[in-house]
Amino acid sequence: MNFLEVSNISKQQHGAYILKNVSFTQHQFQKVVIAGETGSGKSSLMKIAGGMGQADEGTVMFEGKRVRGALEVLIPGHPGTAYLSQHFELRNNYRVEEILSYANKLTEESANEVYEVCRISHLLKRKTDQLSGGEKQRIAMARLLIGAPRLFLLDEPYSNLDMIHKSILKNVISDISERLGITCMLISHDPMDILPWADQILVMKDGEIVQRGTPREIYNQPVSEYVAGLFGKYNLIAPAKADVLEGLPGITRNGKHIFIRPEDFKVVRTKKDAIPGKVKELSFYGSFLEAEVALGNEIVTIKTANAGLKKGATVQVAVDPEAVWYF
Ligand SMILES: Nc1ncnc2c1ncn2[C@@H]1O[C@H](COP(=O)(O)OP(=O)(O)OP(=O)(O)O)[C@@H](O)[C@H]1O
Repeated sequence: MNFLEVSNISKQQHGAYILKNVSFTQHQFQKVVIAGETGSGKSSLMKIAGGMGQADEGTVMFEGKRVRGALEVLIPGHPGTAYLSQHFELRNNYRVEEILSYANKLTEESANEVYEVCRISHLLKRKTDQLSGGEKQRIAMARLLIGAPRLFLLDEPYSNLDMIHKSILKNVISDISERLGITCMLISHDPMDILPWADQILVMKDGEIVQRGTPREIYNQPVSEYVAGLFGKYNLIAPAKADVLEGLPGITRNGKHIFIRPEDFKVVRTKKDAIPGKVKELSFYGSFLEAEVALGNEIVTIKTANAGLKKGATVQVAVDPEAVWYF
């Protein structure tokens, strides 16, 4: 029995498919991310998985039982799951502890652990209109977690947070899995939030899952330019232009596009197994430089920590053959 099993889900709105025959499974404690461009169907899929939405076709099984859709029940949402919307609301003019006490299904000790995990123990006496956006979000999370879900669905939890609150929330989400033992699934656009956290990524486009895999598979072996672009910068050399890489070992000319991430090109000292390139542009990003380098008449992006790089200089460029991918 799978923890969560989503099978052949389809849904239409105004005659157009927003989800088309989507299937996936999630094991208990597996961290799953749904990624994809705006409007690709991420929220619709997540809501259906938690019983907060209604599919036209297909089934969702959670812990071996069918999850009923939002239109089949009085109060939408499967009791074993909790869905944190992007547009969560907290009632105004209540103390945080009052709001939490209504939802609590836990012992006092366990509830206190949830408040600690959510970094809100110091906010319990405050009124809900005396909180920052990030604090409100963590209280909304705590309110769902004290309902004792086994699966927590987080819809774009990192949007609209500054670096400091994002970093607090990352620790909170990590503790929700590790200290509270709750399985999490989240939606995010940002590769920096997705790649270090996920065990499994589902990439959506136009209502379908176009690729699924581990962060390494999705980042290094994307099936298309769309997937490549969602997870960071990349170089894509068309088959007709593959000549510009002549002289680099390990490049296969197989009629496919050659895909190389900027950090997989190396600026090296030796001419052995390298080709010359001219630095056209340099951008400083703090911990690294990004160079636009002309290899013949093709410009490639190279990410390097080499602080000695100068605009206009000719450099030797190598590539890690293991990192080259084709599609
Ligand atoms: N209630 C609705 N009525 C009509 N169309 C809807 C409804 N909900 C979603 N859609 C449409 O379904 C498609 C998928 O929407 P969804 O919110 O699932 O995408 P998303 O990938 O989560 O987008 P975003 O990243 O912008 O939140 C979009 O084209 C959206 O306009």
